[in-house]
Amino acid sequence: MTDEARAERMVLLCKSLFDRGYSVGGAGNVSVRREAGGFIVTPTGSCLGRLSAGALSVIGADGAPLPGPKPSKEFAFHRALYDVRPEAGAIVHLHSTYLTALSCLEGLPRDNAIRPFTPYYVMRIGHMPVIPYYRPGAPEIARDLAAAAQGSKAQAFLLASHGVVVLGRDIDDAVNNAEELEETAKLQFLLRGETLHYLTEAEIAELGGGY
Ligand SMILES: O=C(O)[C@@H](O)C(=O)COP(=O)(O)O
Ligand SMILES: [Zn+2]
Repeated sequence: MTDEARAERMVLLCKSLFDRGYSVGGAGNVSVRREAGGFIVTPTGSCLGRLSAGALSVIGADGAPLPGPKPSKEFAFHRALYDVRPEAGAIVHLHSTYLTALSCLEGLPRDNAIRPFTPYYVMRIGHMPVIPYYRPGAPEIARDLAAAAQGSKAQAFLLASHGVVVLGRDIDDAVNNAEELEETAKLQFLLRGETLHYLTEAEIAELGGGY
């Protein structure tokens, strides 16, 4: 896929996320790898519902931004994740309602914020480490994300009191992961107070999960 096609696809899927309430206002940011190195990134302060392919930020293969709109202030954490997870082709950061609500809870298990109760959480996400709270844009987010992601199969990370960061092979995969993960968080809140059947270790292992 050419970089132009990647940018068009990114704009289309970001608008789809926005139109269905996965992001609001200027919250969230998205990036994809370019064909010959470097990245296409949503500009800082932009609304995911109102992007245009010709007005995205571009980072060159040497890591330097090309002339144009300034990239997301979170590009440092996108970059840190790409560095330690070479298989990732796209990253989506959202403040989606249920995952952000989850991120605000006290006492979340640091190694995995959601105990698996559906197969698709295991198949798509694996597990979801929790990164402590830092102000948006803080360099510590990149540092802690890289440490949590290195050598891990986790496809998502919960930023405490902030939102979620989701990886994918490409933009379609990352958006699918984000949508299904938000649904899992929603189910968990809907089922609060009910007796949940959690998947057993054997059921998780059969799905290729575990960590
Ligand atoms: O929460 C924040 O402020 C950022 O993490 C964010 O979601 C939007 O920042 P920009 O991508 O710089 O607009
Ligand atoms: Zn954010």
